[in-house]
Amino acid sequence: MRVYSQNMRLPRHRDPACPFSPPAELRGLPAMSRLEFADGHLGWLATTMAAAKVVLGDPRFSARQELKHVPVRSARPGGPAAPAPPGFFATMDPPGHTRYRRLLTGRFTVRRMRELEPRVERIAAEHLDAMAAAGPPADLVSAYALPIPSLVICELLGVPYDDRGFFQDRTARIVLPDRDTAGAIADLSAYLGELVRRRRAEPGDDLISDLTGDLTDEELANVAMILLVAGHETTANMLALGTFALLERGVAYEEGAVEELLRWLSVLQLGAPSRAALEDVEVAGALVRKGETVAMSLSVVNRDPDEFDDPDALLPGRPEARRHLAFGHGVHQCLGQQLARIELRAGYRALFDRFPGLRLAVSAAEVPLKEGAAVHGVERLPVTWPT
Ligand code: HEM
Repeated sequence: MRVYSQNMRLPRHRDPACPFSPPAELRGLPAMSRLEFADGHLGWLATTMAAAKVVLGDPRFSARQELKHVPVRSARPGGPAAPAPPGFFATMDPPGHTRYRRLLTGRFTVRRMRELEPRVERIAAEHLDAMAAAGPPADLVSAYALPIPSLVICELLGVPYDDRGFFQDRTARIVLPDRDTAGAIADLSAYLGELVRRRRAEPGDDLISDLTGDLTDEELANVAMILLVAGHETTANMLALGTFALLERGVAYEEGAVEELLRWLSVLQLGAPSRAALEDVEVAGALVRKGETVAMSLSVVNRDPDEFDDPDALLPGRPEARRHLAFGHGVHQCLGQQLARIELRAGYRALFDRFPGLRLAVSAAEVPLKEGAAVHGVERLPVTWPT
């Protein structure tokens, strides 16, 4: 049994020389390395696909937030987290977690999500029309990448058309740095509570109305909030960062590119997902003691040379790309992955069809990256096209 003592302190998320790649100090580490967390806890970092799958797939590891230490200093200042409130299933373990997943899974099937595809295409087309009408240059983040997932979530949750402006403004504030994030979350939480009460009185053809028979108002508002937070920032960042990557590398978009972009970009930064050991567990030859937290860097895991040939190359259409863990693994594997795939496919396709000559309006080094955010991305993406 080996226990590594590669004490590392808050490693960088990405390589300063390449905004898409994990930092050099996280490459070539043992499958399980010791990692000092923000609160001094000596936990673990899983860096291979095999180790990550054990941690995410074994019920002896818990997703409960009150048991986990946080590796990144900015993520949660001091003190243990409170247990998840009713409905916050992403940080619950089975059987509580299972109950919510069962209720929601039917709403997120491939078939259901395909039904949303024409609506995603319509939303994308409307925003491209507006970009074309305004003329180049444009900021792809505010003009395209942020509004698409926000409006798609509106469709899913049944947010009335008249409220979209408010909803989009607050969801954008959650994503963009230097905005009043706490205020935006409080506004959205109050809004979702009210929406749930309205849907209970007047049901519509939407997810909230579907679940009023099974969940309390508080549970429903929290479920809606999770869907919003989990589904918006990730997809918006993938749309903008993926476009940046294709333009910067001079790689043409093709249908198979989505899985490879998910793998290559792995937008969740070091620390997510993470799990706490409920008992001693051996992972890839390392003994994780009860109470210790294992964090992972999906960015490193998805460049595992044992899984992917030439892992640092962006090769759209490579068949093994779909083995990536960008959506996690095990019981918490991303509930919205089919929706995300549809948004990304429709979003990139419509963008490159409309503007085949799309290019960066500034040099790649001038594109501002999100520093210290839990989800990697660009703050702005100035683009231009021939008119
Ligand atoms: C490219 C976009 C996305 C990425 C990279 C992504 C990634 C992930 C990952 C890695 C997890 C697992 C977390 C863990 O194991 O602790 C997860 C869970 C989750 N995702 Fe996504 N996600 C994306 C889009 C979406 C969308 C569009 C939705 C919904 C509208 C969504 C809803 C969720 C929910 C509800 C969970 C928690 C599932 C559970 O705990 O059972 N995600 N996502």
